[in-house]
Amino acid sequence: KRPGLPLPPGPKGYPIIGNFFDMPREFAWLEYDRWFKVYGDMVYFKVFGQGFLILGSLAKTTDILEKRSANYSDRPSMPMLLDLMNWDSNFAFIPYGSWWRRHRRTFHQHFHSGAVHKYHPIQLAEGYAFLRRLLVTPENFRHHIRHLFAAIIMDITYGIKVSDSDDPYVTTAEEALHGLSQAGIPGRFLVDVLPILKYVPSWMPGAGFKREAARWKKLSTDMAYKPFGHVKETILQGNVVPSVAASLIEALPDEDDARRVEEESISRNTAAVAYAGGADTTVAALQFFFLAMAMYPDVQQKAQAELDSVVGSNRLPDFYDRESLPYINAVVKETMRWQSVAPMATSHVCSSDDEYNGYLIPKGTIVLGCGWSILHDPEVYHSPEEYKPERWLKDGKLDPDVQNPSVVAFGYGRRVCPGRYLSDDSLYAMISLVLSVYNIKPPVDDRGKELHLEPAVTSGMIAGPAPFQARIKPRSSAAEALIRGQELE
Ligand code: HEM
Repeated sequence: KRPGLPLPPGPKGYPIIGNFFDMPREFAWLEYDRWFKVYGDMVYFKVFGQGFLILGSLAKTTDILEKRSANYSDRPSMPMLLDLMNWDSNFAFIPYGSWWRRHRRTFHQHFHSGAVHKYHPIQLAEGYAFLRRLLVTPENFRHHIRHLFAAIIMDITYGIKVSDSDDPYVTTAEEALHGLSQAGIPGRFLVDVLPILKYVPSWMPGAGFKREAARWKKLSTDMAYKPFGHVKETILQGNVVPSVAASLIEALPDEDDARRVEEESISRNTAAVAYAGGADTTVAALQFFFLAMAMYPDVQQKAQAELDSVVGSNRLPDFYDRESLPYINAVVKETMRWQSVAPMATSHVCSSDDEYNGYLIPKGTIVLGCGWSILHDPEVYHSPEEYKPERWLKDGKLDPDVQNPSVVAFGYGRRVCPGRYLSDDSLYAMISLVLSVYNIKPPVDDRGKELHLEPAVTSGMIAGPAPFQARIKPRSSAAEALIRGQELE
C-alpha cells in the first residue's frame, strides 16, 4: 500500500456504519448519476467497512475494469446468494480463479460468436410461434415475450420444447430468478453487509431473510438439476435431442473416472447459467422495444418501410437479411442503449491494492460501472432520453464512429457477458419479425384517444419496463396470412 494516498472522493460517512443510509437501494443508477455531478466520475464510499467504487464514465470503466481486468474480475462474497441460496452453481457470481475459468471456457465453447449461428433455426421457429401467440392474445404480449425466451433457452440448452407457458421447468426457473434478482443487489439484504447474520436461526424475529433464502435455495437447486437430469435420462434411453447439455454430457469422463464429479458439476452449472443469464435480460430488452415502438410511431414506420423494401411482404425476414437492414440494426442498438437492462452491470472486486490517478483503490473494494450514466451521457448521445435509432446511422449505413452500447451494456473485462452474441441475434430476429407483420400502438382511453406512455422502469439488478399496455395488430390481412402460414410450414 502506498502510504498517504487518498481514497477517491465521495459522500462523507458516519463512524462504523459509513454511508449505510446514503447507499441507494432502489434505482441506484439514478442516485449515482447525481453523485457523479457532485464528486466526479468515480465515487468512493464505505458501508460497515466495505468499500464501494462507482464509475460513471467510459474512460474510467475502460481504464479500471477493462485494462486492469486481471485485478478487477473477482466477485464480492454474497452470503445471501452464495451461502444461503445455493447460487454458487452460477459462475456469474463465483470468485475469479480456476473454477470460474473452467466454467467460463465450457460456456464459451457453445456461445462464442462463431457458434451461435447454430441456434438460428431455434430462434426463428420460436419467433414464428411468438408471432402466432400475439395473434391470439395480443394483450398478453409481455407474458408471450417471457415464454419466447424461456422456450429459446430451454431448447438450446436442454433440447426441451416449451409449448405451454406453465411448463414446470420454466416456472421453477422463473421463481428462482426472482430470488436472484432480489438478492443480487449488493446491500439489499443486511446479511451481505454483516455476514455473521447468516448464523441467526430461521425462527428468530427478523430472520425472515433466512426463510426466504431456504425457499429460493430449493428453487435454484431444482432449476439446475431437474432439466439436466432429464437430458441424462434421454441419453440413457437413446432418445437424445441435440442440445448444449447433451453435448456436455456426452463429452463427460466415464462414471468411474475420478474427474467425473467435478466435470459433471461444471456441465450442469454451465447449462443452468444459460437460462439464468439469458432469460430476464433479453426479456426486458424486447419489452423495452415494444414500449419504444408504442411511444415512437415514426421510428416504427421507418423500420417497417425498410423491411418492406428489402424483404417484401411475401416472406418473413431472416438472418440473411440482417446486413441489408441498417435501420433495423440501429433499432437493436438503440433498444440496448435507451433503457439499460443491467444499469449497474454486476459487482467486480479489486483483488489487490491499486493506485489510479493518485488515488488508492484498496483490495476488496466492490467496483461497479454505472452503464446507465455512460449510455445517457448527453455529450455522446444527443437527447439521451429520446429513442432515436438515427443516432447510429450516417449516409444510410451504420456509423462505426458512434460509441456502441455493447461497450458497457454487457459488462466489462474478463467478466463481460458471454451470452451477448446469442442475445444480439435473438433481439435482431424478434425485432425484424415483429415489425414486418405487426403494428404496435399505445393503449386508448374510453373515447378511443391514444394514451401517452412513459418509460417507467422497475428497480433491481435487471431493470425492465414497469407493466404497460399496447395494442398489437397485424399490419394487413396479408401479414396475418403470413403469420398463420408459418404454422402450416
Ligand atoms: C440483453 C441481454 C443481456 C444483457 C444486457 C446481459 C448483461 C450482462 C452483464 C451486465 C453481465 C455482467 C458482466 C460483468 O460482470 O461485468 C453479464 C454476465 C453474464 N451473462 Fe449476460 N446479458 C444478456 C444476455 C445473456 C444471455 C442470452 C446469456 C446466456 C445465454 C448470458 C449469460 C451471462 C453469463 C453466464 C454471465 C456471467 C459472466 C461471468 O461472470 O464470467 N447473458 N451479462
